[in-house]
Amino acid sequence: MSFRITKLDGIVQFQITRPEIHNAVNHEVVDGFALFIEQLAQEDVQFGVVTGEGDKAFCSGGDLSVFHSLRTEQQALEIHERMATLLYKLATQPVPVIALVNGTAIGGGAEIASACDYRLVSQHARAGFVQGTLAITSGWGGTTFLQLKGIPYDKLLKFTTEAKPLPADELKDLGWATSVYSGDKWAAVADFVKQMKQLHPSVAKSYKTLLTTELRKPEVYERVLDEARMCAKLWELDAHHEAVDRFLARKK
Ligand SMILES: C[C@@H](C(=O)O)C(=O)SCCNC(=O)CCNC(=O)[C@H](O)C(C)(C)COP(=O)(O)OP(=O)(O)OC[C@H]1O[C@@H](n2cnc3c(N)ncnc32)[C@H](O)[C@@H]1OP(=O)(O)O
Repeated sequence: MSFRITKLDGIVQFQITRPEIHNAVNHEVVDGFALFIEQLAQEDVQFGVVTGEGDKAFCSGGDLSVFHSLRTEQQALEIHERMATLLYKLATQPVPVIALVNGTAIGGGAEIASACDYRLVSQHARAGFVQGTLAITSGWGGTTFLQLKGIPYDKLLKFTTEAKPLPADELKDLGWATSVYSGDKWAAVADFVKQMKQLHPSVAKSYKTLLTTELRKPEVYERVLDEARMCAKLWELDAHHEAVDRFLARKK
């Protein structure tokens, strides 16, 4: 199984369990993500947490060995639209979700974290929209989420266009990391939610609903789909396939 969902004391945790491949997203992880979002709707759920197994990686984005079989714009669009729609649902449903960025978060992994409400980032983690190194853009809505969550325009343009993972302190300066932790990751979550957990769950859900009013507008979902389409267009080009070939060849 490529993921694990557990529920404990009002917190639903979604963990990608592919540490040997830096928790890259395959089709099973996508299905797991859909299940996780369904589970957030249970009455007694107060928070969600997304993380990756192990201490090296949060998620390294799409599994290039799997998704490399998608050659055309239309084939790529299917997976991008599915993930973009799931992340849009995650961002707009009422339960606050914490990205527990326990290690590297790049490509689609950084997009998943960007769709969450909070990003608790390990001191040793790096995160970035590295899609540009593969001659594509973000395709799961991540850039749209970050702009609508208030990352300044010029900083966001540089962050996405440079395609370079940043260390935790720079992620904090950018406004991407909510806070930076060291030590045990679950202790960091417990500490982060401590005050909020003492209140009735409807408080956090109501504030999130209020603060996502703009995000829930139909034109924002349309823009997220535009981001998926933009990536799918570039995906089809030789420059992308050649870059992925180089990455996969590097493995041997
Ligand atoms: C869909 C799209 C989107 O945003 O819309 C995307 O996500 S594009 C995907 C964007 N993601 C990427 O470009 C990530 C590519 N991965 C990397 O740059 C690197 O692997 C790092 C994640 C920085 C880790 O480097 P490090 O030197 O520590 O380890 P490593 O490269 O030996 O990785 C360990 C093993 O995991 C594999 N591996 C890591 N990330 C992978 C990925 N995303 N897809 C497929 N395989 C991957 C490596 O090939 C290697 O396999 P072996 O042990 O067999 O040699």
